[in-house]
Amino acid sequence: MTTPNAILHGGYHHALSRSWQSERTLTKDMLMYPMFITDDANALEKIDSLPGQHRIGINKLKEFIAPLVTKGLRSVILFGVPLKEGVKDPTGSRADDPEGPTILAVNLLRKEFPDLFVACDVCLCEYTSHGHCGILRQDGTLDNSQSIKRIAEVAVNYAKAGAQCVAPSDMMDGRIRAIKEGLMEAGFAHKVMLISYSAKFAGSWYGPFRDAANSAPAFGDRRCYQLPPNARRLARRAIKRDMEEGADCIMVKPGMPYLDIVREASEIATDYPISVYQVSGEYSMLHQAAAAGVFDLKSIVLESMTGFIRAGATLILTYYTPDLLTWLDEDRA
Ligand SMILES: NCC(=O)CCC(=O)O
Ligand SMILES: [Zn+2]
Ligand SMILES: [Zn+2]
Repeated sequence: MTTPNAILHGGYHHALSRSWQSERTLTKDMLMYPMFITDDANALEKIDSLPGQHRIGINKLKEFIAPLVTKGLRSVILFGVPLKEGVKDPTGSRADDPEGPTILAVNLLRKEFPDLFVACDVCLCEYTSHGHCGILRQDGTLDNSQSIKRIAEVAVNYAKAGAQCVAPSDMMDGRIRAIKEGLMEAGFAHKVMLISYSAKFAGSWYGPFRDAANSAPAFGDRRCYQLPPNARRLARRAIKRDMEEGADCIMVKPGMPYLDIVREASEIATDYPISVYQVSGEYSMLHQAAAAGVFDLKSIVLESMTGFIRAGATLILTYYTPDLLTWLDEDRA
């Protein structure tokens, strides 16, 4: 015989009582839109591997983003994509070029959209000739101390250009401390948020991004600096380390296959905002499967967002942001 406390259905029979079962629900404020800014000023170029996403030139940025801001877009994260010949070199010296795509975009967005929160991804891989995320030694291994020095410099220059947030994705050791100290010395630490991609796992989920950002490594892979996919304990150590080094927010990436790590991060970094990056492979997979009739795109994307929030995320980076701004205005029965 069923005991009284075994009856759960009564608590979620109605749409409103179902809503009371969640700790939090998705709002537009929780979304950060990753955007690719190219050095071809007039480009508005479709990215084949990321259907619906574009590489955007500086001259097209304002008209591209204005309707999204009208729909409630609150924040973006910028990836510079140099496509011109001769920009890439072994040390990624053009990452913080004042005339490069990232800094020009920060300037423009801050001026034209004062209420938009502008974050910059900080990494060298888009700007290095070898495509790795740091500076290499002669033998092809990473020179960690040179790398973090350079990465901190780039982050500070993005902050000086007006970025309200810098998010290093390179996975070098000690980068959070180096950047935080750089921001302190430059007088920006009090107004620039430092999001650490603390638990960034190596693997196949970034495939479409590398095509979009033209940042595939010329040789080798990133397994010596990004985390091994099976490394739950290493992720815990990286999260704790980055908290100690001065991160303001902890990120987990990719998202859907690493929800356990999102939960873990929210339990380790209880007093921090927790962000999750639904990466390019996740975006494309859902898109293609929906196009093939496997499920309805809106339902599956909203369900994936619910999963992130349930796991403990407070900030979600997703290429679905423009769609979600529309969907959140529609009925959510
Ligand atoms: N730093 C950004 C990435 O490494 C990739 C993100 C994606 O695949 O969407
Ligand atoms: Zn990188
Ligand atoms: Zn990266």
